[in-house]
Amino acid sequence: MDKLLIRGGKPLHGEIAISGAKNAALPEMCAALLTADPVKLTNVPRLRDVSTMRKLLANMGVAIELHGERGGITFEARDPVNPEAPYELVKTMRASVLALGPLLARTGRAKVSLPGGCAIGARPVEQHIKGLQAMGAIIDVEHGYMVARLPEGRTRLKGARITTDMITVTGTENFLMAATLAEGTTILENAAQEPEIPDLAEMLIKMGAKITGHGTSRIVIEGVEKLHGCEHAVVADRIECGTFLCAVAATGGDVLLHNGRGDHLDAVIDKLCEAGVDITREGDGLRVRAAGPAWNHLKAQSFRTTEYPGFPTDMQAQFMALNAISQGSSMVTETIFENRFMHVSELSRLGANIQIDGKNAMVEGVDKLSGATVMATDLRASAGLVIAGLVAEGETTVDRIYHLDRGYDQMEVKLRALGADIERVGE
Ligand SMILES: CC(=O)N[C@H]1[C@@H](OP(=O)(O)OP(=O)(O)OC[C@H]2O[C@@H](n3ccc(=O)[nH]c3=O)[C@H](O)[C@@H]2O)O[C@H](CO)[C@@H](O)[C@@H]1O
Ligand SMILES: C=C(OP(=O)(O)O)C(=O)O
Repeated sequence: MDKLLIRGGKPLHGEIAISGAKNAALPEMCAALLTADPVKLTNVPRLRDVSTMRKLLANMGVAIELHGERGGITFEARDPVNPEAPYELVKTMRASVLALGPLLARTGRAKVSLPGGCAIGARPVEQHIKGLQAMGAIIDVEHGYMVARLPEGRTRLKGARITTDMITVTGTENFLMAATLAEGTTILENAAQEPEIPDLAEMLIKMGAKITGHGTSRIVIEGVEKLHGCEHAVVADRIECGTFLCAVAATGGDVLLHNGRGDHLDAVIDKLCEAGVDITREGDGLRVRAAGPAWNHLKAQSFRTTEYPGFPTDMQAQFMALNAISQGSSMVTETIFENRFMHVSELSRLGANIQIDGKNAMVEGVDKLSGATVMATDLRASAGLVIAGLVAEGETTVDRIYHLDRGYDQMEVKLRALGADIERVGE
């Protein structure tokens, strides 16, 4: 199992490129199931989740060709598509549930393993099931699988008005993809507005789908009989960008993040600027400057995670690591996932002063962390621990970085290019 060894205390300087977004690439790979034509994605990040999704699609019979240039991958889902997502693959990546909508729309059948919970929460998928049932699917949960089909005599899902009980990102994506090939109009109320959703919608429109309202809470989809192939560049990863902004804020330095989309990160950038970090648009990205380690000059910021355009839950751990070494106290409130404070006990092992009370974490800034061995528990917790390790005195070992590899494209290579003393070691 790989680990990261970090010798903290180095400021970050230079420039790197932000990769394509995991949370856009995964649904967009599934969208290739909606047509028998070739679909080419570019700017696909090199991630473990992308490899898992490739395996999942290959298992369905999708032909996949890697181009090597600019993260290009072509998918060709020729008939017959095997509409099954087995537990062995789904258990390592919850986003496998994104195959459910496209499989049903394309083949009228799907057998997708229930994803189950993960370290950050129970993460049920009953809204996905409820919405697809409203579109005419018959879905039974049997032996840990969602087994879905269309009623006798029907060949297409039917348009429906779907209002989910809560805002769900992958739920919205499942309905959006399913509705493109449904008969009639689908209206998604209470739709998620995360930038990965309009990016997926733009791709589907290139494939011939009729969609309006994407990027708002009401999306309208006019179903069409057939979709065709397209080429689409995956939008830049706002969470990777935010993670590097926090890393530079923590260590101090001056870094240009090519492809960084400040317009997708307003809530995080506002907090960083209030803390005292200097962030400006430059060329095709963002420049971030911070004068020395956070404890010298940054003011801790309270925040509350909410759906987009609010503060993203996927940035909570990284910003908490920054608060832990900024001046003053702050309160971090997690409203999306019920168990997303697993990094707190590990940050405490490095010397952070954080108390949890239900959904709130009270952070008292300290002016020093000291390196230790810590264990990554989930993807963004790992990123928070890396940020803490970059400023901690001495050596920090971050164990179980397979979590990090799920969602960061060569993070340690990019950090090393910026001057960090970080290396990957295997066992
Ligand atoms: C691959 C992907 O894009 N993952 C993102 C997606 O996850 P994901 O789409 O799984 O997260 P959701 O937006 O669905 O979850 C939001 C909340 O709704 C709950 N819920 C959701 C669906 C459902 O049927 N029932 C239910 O109770 C969840 O448990 C959670 O508490 O959005 C999350 C919230 O921004 C991000 O942290 C993840 O990075
Ligand atoms: C929680 C996350 O992802 P996933 O939904 O793929 O688990 C994340 O990206 O932080």
